[in-house]
Formats: sequence, C-alpha cells, structure tokens
Amino acid sequence: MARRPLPRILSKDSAQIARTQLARSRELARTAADSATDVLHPLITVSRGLRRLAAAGRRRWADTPKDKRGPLLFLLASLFLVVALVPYGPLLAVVSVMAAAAWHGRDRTPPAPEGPDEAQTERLQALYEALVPYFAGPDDPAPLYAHGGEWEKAFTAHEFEDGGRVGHLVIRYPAYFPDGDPEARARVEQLLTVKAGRGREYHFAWDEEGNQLTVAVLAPLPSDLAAQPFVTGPGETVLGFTDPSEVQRTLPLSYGEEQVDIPPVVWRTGIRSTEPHLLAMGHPGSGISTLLRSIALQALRHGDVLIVDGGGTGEYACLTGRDGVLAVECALPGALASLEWAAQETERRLISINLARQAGDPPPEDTRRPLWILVDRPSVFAHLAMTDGRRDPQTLLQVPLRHGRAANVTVVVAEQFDSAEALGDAVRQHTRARVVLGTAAPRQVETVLGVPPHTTQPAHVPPGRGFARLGTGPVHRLQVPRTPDPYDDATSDTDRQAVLDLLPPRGTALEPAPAPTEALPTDLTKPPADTAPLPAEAVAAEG
Ligand SMILES: Nc1ncnc2c1ncn2[C@@H]1O[C@H](COP(=O)(O)OP(=O)(O)OP(=O)(O)O)[C@@H](O)[C@H]1O
Repeated sequence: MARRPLPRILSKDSAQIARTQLARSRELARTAADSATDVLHPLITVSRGLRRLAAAGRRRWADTPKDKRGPLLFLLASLFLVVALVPYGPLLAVVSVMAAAAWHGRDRTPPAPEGPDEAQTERLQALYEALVPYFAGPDDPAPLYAHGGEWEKAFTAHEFEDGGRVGHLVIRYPAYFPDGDPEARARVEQLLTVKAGRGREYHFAWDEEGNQLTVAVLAPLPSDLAAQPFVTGPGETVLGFTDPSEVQRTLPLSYGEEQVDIPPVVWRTGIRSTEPHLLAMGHPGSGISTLLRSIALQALRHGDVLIVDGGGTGEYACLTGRDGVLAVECALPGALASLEWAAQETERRLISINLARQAGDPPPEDTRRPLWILVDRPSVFAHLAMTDGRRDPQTLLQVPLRHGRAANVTVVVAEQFDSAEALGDAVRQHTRARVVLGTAAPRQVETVLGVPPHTTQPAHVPPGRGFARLGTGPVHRLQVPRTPDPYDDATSDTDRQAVLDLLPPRGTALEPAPAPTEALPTDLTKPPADTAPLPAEAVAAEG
C-alpha cells in the first residue's frame, strides 16, 4: 500500500507534538521495560552466555584441521559417556554449563563515564566564573563563588543536551543573595540565558528556602495548532496551549489526520468565574486580533457576541451576519450605540435575575444565554471620541465589567502596549484574566500580569505566543491556536476552511427574520422596551 504523505501541519512541529502526546505512554513503557529487565536479568545473562559458548564452539570446530576432527569427536563422545555413567554426572554437567554460560554472558560493556567530559567541564566552569560577580560576597570567609573556585560545589546537578549545551542545571547560591529582589533575579536569569545558549526558552525556579536555582530548557510550544471545535464544557474557553508540566488537563485535538493530546489554558467565565473578564495586550502583529477571533468562534457555540473593532482593518468581517453575532462595529457611532445597548442589556438581565431570585424562581431563560462583548483597540475610539467631543466608549463598559459576571456577560478587551495608558480604570480593575502576546520585556509582562514570567522568550517569538495568567494563578506560557482571517488573501486554504467550518451559518442577515431576537433590538441605538435603569439594590445584591 502506498504511504500517504504527512499533512503539512504535521511536518512542522510533529516532534514537539509527539513529545507532548507520547510523554506519558513512553514513561509507562520505560517503567514496564525496566521492571521486566530486572526480573529476567539472570535468564538474559545465561542465554547470552550460551550463545557465546555455542559461537566459540563453532569457531573452534571450524578452526580444527579436518584430519584432527575424528579424534576430537572421539574425545567428546568419551567425555559424554563418562558424564552419563558417573553418579549425578548429567546434573553436574548442566550446572557446570550454566555456570560457564553465566560467566561468559555477563555484561561486558564498559560503564558510561561518570561526570561531564572535557568540553562540558569547560562550559560549567565558564558558567561558574560568570556567576561569581553575582553570587560572591566580599565579607564571606568561605565563599561558594570565587574566581578559580570549584564549580562542583556550586552546581549540584547538571545535564547536557545532544548538542553539548546545558539542558538542566541546579545552582546553589549563598543565603545572602537577595533572591526576593526581582531585579537581582532578573540579572542572574539574563546572564544564564546568554551563557547557557541563546535561542532557547528557559524556566527558572528559585527555591528561596533551599538557596537553589533550577534552570531547565523548555521544548518550544507547538505553533501550528489550527482552530477547531475544542472539547470543552459550557463556560470554558481555550485561550491556547501550554506546557504539560503546567496544567493537569489535556485536550484531544485533531492534528492533520492524527489525534493528539495537548495541555490547554482554559479560561472559565460565567457566574462562578473569579476572572469573568479578560484583557489581552501585545505589540502590533503579535496576534491579539487572532486571539479575539478564536474566542469569538468558541463563544458563538453557546452565546451571542458583540464585536467592537477599533483597529478598523476588517479582521472580523467574516463574523458579520452570522447567527449569534449581534453586531460588528468598526465606527465610533456604531460602537457607542452597541456598547450602550450592551450596558442596558446587562442591567436588564441583572434586574430580571434579581426579581426571579426574590420570587424564589430560577433565573429567567432570557438571562442565561452568555453575551460576549469583544473590544479590539478601544484606545482608537477613545481618541476619536475626544476629538469629536463625544463620550469614550470605554465608559460604557463599566456596567458589563462590574456586573457582567452575575448577568452572564463577559468582556474581552485587546489593546496594544503603546496605547495602554488609554485604557480606562474599569478595564484595568475588572479584567482579572490577562494575556500578553508577542515580544515583550519582562517588565512589560509584569505590568500586565502582575508578576514577571518564570520563563524567557525565544529569540524569534512566533505570532500568537505569549503568557497568560488567570487571577492570582501561575503564569502560563501560551500559544494561541491558529485562527486567521479567512478573508485574508495570505490565509492558506486549509486554514481558511478550518475557520469557515467553525463559523455559524448566516441566518438572520441573509434571510429576513420574522422578528429580531429578544437579545438584540432591531435598532441598537434604542434600549429594549423592558430596560430600566439599574436600581441601587440590584447592584448591591449583585456585588
Ligand atoms: N496564533 C497564531 N498562529 C499563527 N499565526 C498567527 C497567530 N496569531 C496571529 N498570527 C498571524 O500573525 C499576523 C498578525 O496577526 P493579528 O492580526 O492577529 O495580530 P494583531 O496583534 O492583531 O496585529 P494588528 O493589530 O497589526 O492586526 C497574521 O498574519 C496572523 O495570521
């Protein structure tokens, strides 16, 4: 049968994917193989010895000249006869042969040389010397770090990769090193990144109690995972993928024609979420619009989406008119009208839920469908509104941000670093799920996530790569699934089809609907009829 070529996406990152998917099964197989080898070790030794004895016998027979083979055969036959006649002869013969086989079958491979070779020793010594100015204390009578000192005392464990570069290193440092100071840490991390080899991603784990720093090289995250229907529950959104060590859960994904399991970064929204809204930051081209598109496609499976695009590059045009897409606004008047409606819809839901709660009823049906408000580059509208003498649309996000969680309303804001100061206070305060994409200095990452990342970035950061932090949780490395604009000429056919397959059908926009849905008034500039201003007690109850 002819072998089918691997699909394109498989060819790129298959090594990383295979590593992730097969890590556990390989570990299991290795453990089973180790146990089996331990149990069967004597048998393996004896059979190897028998093989070697038989080979030696054959060689001996072949080397014996033909005229001497007759006497040799006679000698062997006599020996057999004697063995057969002597009491316990056969038994003793078998025992002797087994003992000889065990002796000859012993493992004669020379043990692997312990410790690093010459080149590796030089690398470790160089690393040690480079660390001396950082870890040496002038008043230390017995310094762990000193020029010409012994690296063996400072580096308690080390592993090298195939290329001869350091792959894992445990570094001891003196207790007086200020390891609680982020700047002191950053200096050491930067030095190690440079000295241990650029172009790779490192994870730094500071053990402040044990005065130990563990440096590990991370495998690159697969940058090639396409958008697809993810197997998640309601209220769960996949922001992207991360390291297997970071999360317990894996997600079954189609990868070309294969199925792989990849650990996702799952963001939970809704009533029970502690991070009900998200802020994504990045430089231009880092992939924040792609992240928003990916979120929109997932949100549309269970809810309605309103998109306000300050970038105005038409990157969300594919969503216009699709079922569940309430509006895609690219101009200031439309953005203001839509966000005003969204604020009033949040209030309406909140009041309905409160009334139902007071009456002892479950939340009304028309408050349950999640409403997503995705705002890309609000700073552009803020600027336009200022020059136009209008209201900043961000002020309209206050109600959804403050009270959205109880009303099943989720807000996602994406902004570029250079316009970060234009973000309103409500956006800063209420977006507890955070994402940073693209090349960013550790200080920039810290400004958004609240803590610096424990990992470095690769020399070339692919689009959609960054960090995510949910509330006060750990910082995850993140790779957003490839979700390009299907209307972009540069998008490949496979990617275009993958995104088009996820889009809901064009419903109401193409076929004139008998009546607009309750959630979306025909004229977004007017609030729904049953909307009332948010009473103070409703806000208090929600809070
Ligand atoms: N997760 C991803 N995987 C693969 N390619 C991506 C990913 N995210 C973005 N890209 C690619 O990077 C480019 C920029 O993406 P995107 O438009 O989302 O960035 P952006 O940050 O919104 O920039 P801009 O504001 O300039 O549009 C696009 O060509 C897009 O296809």
